[in-house]
Amino acid sequence: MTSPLVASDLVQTYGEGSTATHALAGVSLTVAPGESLAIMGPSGSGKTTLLHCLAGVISPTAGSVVWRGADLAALGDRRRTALRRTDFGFVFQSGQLLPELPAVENAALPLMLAGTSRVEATRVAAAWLAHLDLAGMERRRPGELSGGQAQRVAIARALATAPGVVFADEPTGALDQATGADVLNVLTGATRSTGAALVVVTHDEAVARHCSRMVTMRDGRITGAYVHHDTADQPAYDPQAAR
Ligand SMILES: Nc1ncnc2c1ncn2[C@@H]1O[C@H](COP(=O)(O)OP(=O)(O)OP(=O)(O)O)[C@@H](O)[C@H]1O
Repeated sequence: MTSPLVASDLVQTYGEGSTATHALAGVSLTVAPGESLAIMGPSGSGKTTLLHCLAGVISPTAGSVVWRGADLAALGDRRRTALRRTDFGFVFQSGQLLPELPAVENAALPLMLAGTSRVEATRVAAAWLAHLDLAGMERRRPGELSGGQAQRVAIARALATAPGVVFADEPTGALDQATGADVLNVLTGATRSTGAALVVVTHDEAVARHCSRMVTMRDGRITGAYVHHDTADQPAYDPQAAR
């Protein structure tokens, strides 16, 4: 990732009139190259909506998300879909792998959708699986993997296209604490090793502590921004003056 992802004044409104929900009520945020950003907040505060706007999954009612010089909303559906495949990776809570495909084919799928040959996509996917300690499990189907192993396959899949940003929505939400911590180490380590930025939506402060920065949300707005310090003599998070 060589340039930041810049969101300005994002507004997302669902519905109209008196029944409208203002899921985002003016959010501005920059995701810097190589950083890991946690988005925290209570249920319904707009975290997933923000993630979807940042990743071009939905186009905001107002405001812009600029990536590599392009406003995602102005790209049009086809170019935006193509860009999502090549530039962004996604990890969800669970259930994202295709149950009928072996692990290596699941991990290779985004590369093939982006136009890479099956042979090359399989080679890259197998290398990622090995890197994430899944060597020997390439032919297993998702139903034959533990929850933590399945999330590693999902991480391999997200990273196989060498994305600039990986988006993760509650990636450890379906795992026990120890497995979740392990998956998170894998996710932050893998993104750091490739230079990709990581944006994680989470309810879990332990997840946020793995990230270099955190923003908190309430009622569709950012209510706090914090940077993480690794040194033992400082609080885990310091309020950040500017976002
Ligand atoms: N497609 C939709 N149609 C209508 N309202 C929606 C839609 N998606 C989200 N909302 C509403 O927008 C608000 C923000 O939802 P969002 O899912 O972004 O919150 P969240 O912080 O991710 O919540 P959770 O932690 O429970 O997943 C909520 O009031 C939700 O009901």
